[in-house]
Amino acid sequence: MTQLSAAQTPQRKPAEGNRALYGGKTNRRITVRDITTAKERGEKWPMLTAYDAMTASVFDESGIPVMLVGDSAGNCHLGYETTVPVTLDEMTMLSAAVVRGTSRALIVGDLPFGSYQEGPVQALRSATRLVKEAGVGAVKLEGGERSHRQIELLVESGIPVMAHIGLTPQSVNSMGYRVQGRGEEAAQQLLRDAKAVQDAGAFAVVLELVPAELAAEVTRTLHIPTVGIGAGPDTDAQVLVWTDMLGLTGGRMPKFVKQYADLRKVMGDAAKAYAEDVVGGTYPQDEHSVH
Ligand SMILES: Nc1nc(=O)c2c([nH]1)NC[C@@H]1CN(c3ccc(C(=O)N[C@@H](CCC(=O)O)C(=O)O)cc3)CN21
Ligand SMILES: CC(C)C(=O)C(=O)O
Ligand SMILES: [Mg+2]
Repeated sequence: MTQLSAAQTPQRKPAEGNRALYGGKTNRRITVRDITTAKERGEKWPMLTAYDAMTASVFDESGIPVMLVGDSAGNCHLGYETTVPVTLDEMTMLSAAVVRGTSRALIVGDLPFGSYQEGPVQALRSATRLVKEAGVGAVKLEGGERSHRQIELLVESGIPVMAHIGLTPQSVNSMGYRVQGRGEEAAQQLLRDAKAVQDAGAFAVVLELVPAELAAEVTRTLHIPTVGIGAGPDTDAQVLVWTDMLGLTGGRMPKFVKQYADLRKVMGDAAKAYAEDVVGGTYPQDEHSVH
């Protein structure tokens, strides 16, 4: 890993009044340009996944500036084991719902496995569907150096691209769900991947499950914003899967998840209370009835 140079580290402490994305007053939809200028201002920002219009509208009203229609919909919304089986048709339908449910957030649509690996032309055809049929403002795809030609053609064609390096879950069958970038050689590869996606024209890059020190170095090295998930506190932005952070997913959570609510318990308790009322004959009451 190249030497960390604290002297060159820009101060990235967002002050009050330096909150154009979260807490900003704009009623128009946030653009890719708003995102890139946030790094220049040293403003950190939150991203959440969303898979449906209702949930997306809650986050939009809460001021979440960027939403990712992640292919994590595969395991978090559609009942698959992994993200691998998710189709472009499914991503198009879910992305369209999230766009309809929001008015302010920038919506990023995840390109699913198999929709861009054949090459730049397939990537453009797939991304065009998400832009034209769903109305997303940007797309995301996995891979660093290996995806740079795809990123170049999309950007040339006017489609903003968020890249995604480190752990790339669509490659689970070859790489597993392991921390990436550990050790000198792997760290150098991650830095090459980060520079490759920036050079190809990506407006931002997700860093998934990489050591915090390496993510900090990538963040200092790039001029585009880094979006961390399991990448420590020093990335320009953070992303979490919404069902994880609200405690709905169930099962064992990755170490990087912070649970901000226990929706699984809230919803389960409510369902049981309703069932008890129906079985016990205490719902509906007269106030719920028409005469
Ligand atoms: N519910 C959910 N949350 C996610 O964050 C997520 C998905 N699904 N699906 C797509 C990818 C897959 N992701 C994953 C999947 C597994 C681990 C995991 O098992 N992590 C271990 C670390 C393993 C190691 O130390 O090498 C952990 O405990 O964090 C992490 C991210 C992140 N994404
Ligand atoms: C975890 C994020 C970055 C993602 O790609 C997804 O939710 O699909
Ligand atoms: Mg994804």
